Amino acid sequence: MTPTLTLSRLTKRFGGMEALKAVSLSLEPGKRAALLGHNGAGKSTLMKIVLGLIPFDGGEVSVCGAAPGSPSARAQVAYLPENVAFHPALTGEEQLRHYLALRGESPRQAMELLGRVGLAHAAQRRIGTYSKGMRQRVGLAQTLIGRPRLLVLDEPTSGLDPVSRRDFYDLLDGLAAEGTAILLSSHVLTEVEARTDSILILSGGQLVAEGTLAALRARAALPVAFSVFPAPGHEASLAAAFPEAAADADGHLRLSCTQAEKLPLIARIAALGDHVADLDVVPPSLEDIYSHFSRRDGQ
Ligand SMILES: Nc1ncnc2c1ncn2[C@@H]1O[C@H](COP(=O)(O)OP(=O)(O)OP(=O)(O)O)[C@@H](O)[C@H]1O
Repeated sequence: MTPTLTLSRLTKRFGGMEALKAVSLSLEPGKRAALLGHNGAGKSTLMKIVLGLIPFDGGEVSVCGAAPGSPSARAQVAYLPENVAFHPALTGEEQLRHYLALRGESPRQAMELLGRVGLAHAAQRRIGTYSKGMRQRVGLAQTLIGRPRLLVLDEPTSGLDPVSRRDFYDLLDGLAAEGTAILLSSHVLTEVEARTDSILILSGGQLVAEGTLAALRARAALPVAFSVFPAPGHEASLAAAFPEAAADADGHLRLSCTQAEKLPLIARIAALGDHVADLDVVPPSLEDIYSHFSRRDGQ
């Protein structure tokens, strides 16, 4: 499949500072990639280059088969900034009609677009009365004008409550299922973990990790944590069986091991039979994996 977005050894300098250092990545149609990184890691710079807003110094960028910023690329890419600002006195429908007219599209599509993002019921209300989640939906409706093949979303769920976040990702899932490629930045690692296909970690302008969460987890080889819950009356025998474990205030035993030691440890626990009431195996979280990769550059 031809990727929707390809960066090949992309380099960007601001004066003497290298904001992006030979970054290579590709994003296929229908895939959702999360761009993670500390403040100043280069996420916005990368997005601005993809959108054709700023030039780059080295490497190659292909956006839907065209140069970034070219008329062909611009027609196929849409952008949602972190803080979307709309005219508070306009209704949702009026705002969408305005954007459609600016893009040379029929304003009659406004209601269909608002319907797609679940805002048909509020189309006649002034945007000034919308919640933050509703305004983000107006922003998403605006990005859908012209059926873009690539969506670039800068922290699209920042400031949204958990339910609005989930709803927003549901909308993105639907767009991805139709073949739209989605590149989004986020600082909320839990939602990224569950709702994207691949993770890109930028650190100091370098792409230090790229892949599915499972692949990054395997590469990071971080310890796996275990919580073992003794059956009533077997607390002492369990503690004796696992002298390396730490017991918490509730008498649960905490253990950790490498990925390779996981199955032998589970076998040791299972051998204790009904002395064990329950067992939780907690793999490293995305936060652990993110810290592992982004710290490698000393950030
Ligand atoms: N126009 C500019 N002139 C000079 N330096 C810049 C410019 N734009 C960005 N930088 C620098 O490039 C580096 C990357 O910045 P960028 O805004 O891409 O980071 P980011 O990952 O988006 O950070 P944040 O999460 O804070 O938005 C930073 O060191 C920043 O100071």
